[in-house]
Amino acid sequence: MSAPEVHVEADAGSLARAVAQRLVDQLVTAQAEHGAAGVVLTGGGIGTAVLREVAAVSAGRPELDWGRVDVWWGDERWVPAVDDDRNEKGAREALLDVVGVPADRVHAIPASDAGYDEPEDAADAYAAQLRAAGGGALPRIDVLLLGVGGEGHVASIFPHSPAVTDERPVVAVRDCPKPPPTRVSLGFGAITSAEEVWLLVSGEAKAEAVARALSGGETAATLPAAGAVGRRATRWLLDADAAGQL
Ligand SMILES: O=C(O)[C@H](O)[C@@H](O)[C@H](O)[C@H](O)COP(=O)(O)O
Repeated sequence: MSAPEVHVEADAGSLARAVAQRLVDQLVTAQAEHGAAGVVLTGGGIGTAVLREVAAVSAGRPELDWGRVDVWWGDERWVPAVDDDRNEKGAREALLDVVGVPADRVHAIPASDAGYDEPEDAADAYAAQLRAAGGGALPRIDVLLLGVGGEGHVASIFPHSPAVTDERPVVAVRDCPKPPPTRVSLGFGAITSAEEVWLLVSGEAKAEAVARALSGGETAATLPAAGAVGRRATRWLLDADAAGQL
């Protein structure tokens, strides 16, 4: 487990650009060291803004081979594939279809119309997909991106919800306070297996959650963002408003 590092940019735009540069660098390094790179994407405003910037940055970085990047998701909304609420849809429009990530490298969490009756079945299927990619264990994830909610949720793990103690790598989540209410999410076992966890946070509404998460006084159950740590690095990438109570 790694101690958190904090990096602050002036505003949301410069944060998205800085994260995009850093992510492209990291994926290039991972490909040089391991042949392929693995990244977990997040939904949410700043997460999607980062993906748009990654598309722009990567246009000038031909050494990043998108044919050797495995793309996973930290969470997904249990809605049909064409629904605008799908994190996959936003990521495809912002980045994946722009840079042309091959279909067999894009590992989307199943949509509600993908053939699974319940989100629990989709969660089990996604866990099986992860294990297959990792040869029985979880695959190597170089960078796992997370947004943070004002009450401290990450992915679709909300404070005091059953997901905070669920040891399965992927869980179904019901009755989420943030709509839509039904989701599929990585659990902490999968999140903390990543080499690096990057928490992307923008805006004053998140400042208290950021300060509490970094205070050392919270647990994953009370403030899930406090439990989101990477093996090698945990980076809090903030704009000035989100860092306002540090
Ligand atoms: O799909 C989702 O809803 C998320 O993955 C969620 O965890 C999100 O990242 C945060 O709620 C932050 O979202 P914002 O940046 O839009 O506030």
